Amino acid sequence: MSNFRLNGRSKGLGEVRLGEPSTEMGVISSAVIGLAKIGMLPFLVVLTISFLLFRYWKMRRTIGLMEKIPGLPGGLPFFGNAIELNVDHDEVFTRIASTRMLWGRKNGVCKVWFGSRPILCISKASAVEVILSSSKHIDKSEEYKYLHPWLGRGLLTSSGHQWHARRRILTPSFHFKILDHFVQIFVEQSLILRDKLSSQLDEEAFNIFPFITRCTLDIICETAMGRKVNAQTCFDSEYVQAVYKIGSIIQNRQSKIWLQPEWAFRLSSLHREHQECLRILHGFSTSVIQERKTELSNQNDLNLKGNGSLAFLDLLLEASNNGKCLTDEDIREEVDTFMFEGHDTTSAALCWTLFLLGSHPEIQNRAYQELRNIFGDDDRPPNSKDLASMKYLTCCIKEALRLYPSVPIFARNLNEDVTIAEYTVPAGTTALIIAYQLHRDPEQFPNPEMFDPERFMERDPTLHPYAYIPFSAGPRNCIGQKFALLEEKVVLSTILREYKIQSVDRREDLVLLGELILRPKNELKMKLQLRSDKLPLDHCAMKSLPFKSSRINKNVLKLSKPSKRYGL
Ligand code: HEM
Repeated sequence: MSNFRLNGRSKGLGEVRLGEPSTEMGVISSAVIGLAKIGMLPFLVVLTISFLLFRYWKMRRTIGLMEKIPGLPGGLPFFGNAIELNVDHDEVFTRIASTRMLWGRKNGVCKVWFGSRPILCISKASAVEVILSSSKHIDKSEEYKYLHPWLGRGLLTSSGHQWHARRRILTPSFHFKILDHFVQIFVEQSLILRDKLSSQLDEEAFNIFPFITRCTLDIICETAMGRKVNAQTCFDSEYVQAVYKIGSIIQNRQSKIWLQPEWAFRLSSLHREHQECLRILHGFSTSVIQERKTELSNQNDLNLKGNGSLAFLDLLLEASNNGKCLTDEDIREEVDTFMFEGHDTTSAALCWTLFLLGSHPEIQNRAYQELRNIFGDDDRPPNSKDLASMKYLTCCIKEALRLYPSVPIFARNLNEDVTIAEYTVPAGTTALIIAYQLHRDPEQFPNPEMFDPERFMERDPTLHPYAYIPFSAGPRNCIGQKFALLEEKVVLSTILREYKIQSVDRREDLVLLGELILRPKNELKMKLQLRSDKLPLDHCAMKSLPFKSSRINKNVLKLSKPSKRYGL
């Protein structure tokens, strides 16, 4: 998942209060004053200048090669484009995307200097292919290191041989036969969500994001660890709060230059909160692993079909071969990685799909018609066959991921020189793949801003294989993509079968934040109506019908207790 953030004058993320920058700056300035008093300052100045000149001398080849690539002008020695990119938190993403659009149009690449680090922004399928198809450029960039304290060297953050070994062990856990076992969990949690959403029927408009995020968090906890955290019903779970908080701290660290050096971070008040989150998160996953190990040692083997308690954790324990292939700590890292990578991404994807469906009633209606044709008047939950039949809904999900990829930017560290178009990009450069921009290439997607699920109905032989990459591509693509698509279909179909949704905000009015995931700066407001007037079964499934409005029927609401209707 993208962890790339550029330095900006961020205003923080709301929930987590930052340690005042003045605290850290105060410590630094008292140290400098102390040194000045004992006459060390001139010495330090000479030392710093010598160090910078030495660095410049070492980088002369890189600078020479990068000079040939078009890019953001105005860079200063050692500061790079820090001044041009030092914009407000909510403008950083737009600034990067527009930089890419303004420079290097022909080949779809342009350069930016991030301090003394060269960055190559890429948004052309042919250039993306060079990086993502290669088995050499699989190492993640600097920005991922802030995830290490929580995720260790799990699949997302590891590199080289360790990544290869882990990927080989983990791939079978995402086999479609295994994923089928998770559908029941998706259904149960979707029904809780449907119930929770019913409280919003009378509301003028409400923010859909927190509802969906709590649902995806419940789903990932149960599928990854086999434990319920009840985020949807019990908001103050210590574990859930810690997941939110640590994500926020990591984002703050990535976006604030003074929090990036380890020593400075340790001096800030955020560090204490960060350590407290780690204590809770690691404590929880470690105890779940120990409990599960004890349970399993009392059974002879894993019972995949038996009691419904199957989780990724069980599969990892089996793959661990009693600690020979994976230690307990390795397992914890992977479980934590799934927790991190598996809920925010899916939540954003679901919210954006709902938003687009709510803005295009005719497309929503067509998706609903498809569901009517699959389920008729039957209120049964979806099974694997039903999910496979949701062709049009799948196209809606794919098209939403094109316009709003949950991971809008991801980054690789180039371990060796690479040739892109007519340029030699030097080793040590960060390749920044801007999926958000790539997905808007008019040569690949005519009329790119239009929400048109039809694009994905037929396989387009002219589409470049690297033109559409919401799950990344090549050897380091998303291991959870099938899981995510199944989950999305269950959640969306449950909502659409019950409610007619309407988006309140206009697309052009939304301010996008390209943080760890792509989200709107403000709320994503929606209105719901109960589908009390179910449309007649239409055998011409794919025919558009006009969007009909319906009155809210409160009596139907009373009868629609999900647990009874679905026998749960
Ligand atoms: C719509 C939902 C999702 C989207 C859009 C998405 C997207 C991505 C992307 C773009 C990457 C590459 C990130 C990078 O190179 O930095 C990635 C990697 C990864 N994703 Fe997902 N993801 C989603 C859901 C999930 C889920 C549900 C899981 C787990 C259950 C998951 C697990 C992972 C892991 C472990 C990696 C690292 C793979 C590796 O490096 O080998 N993802 N995802």
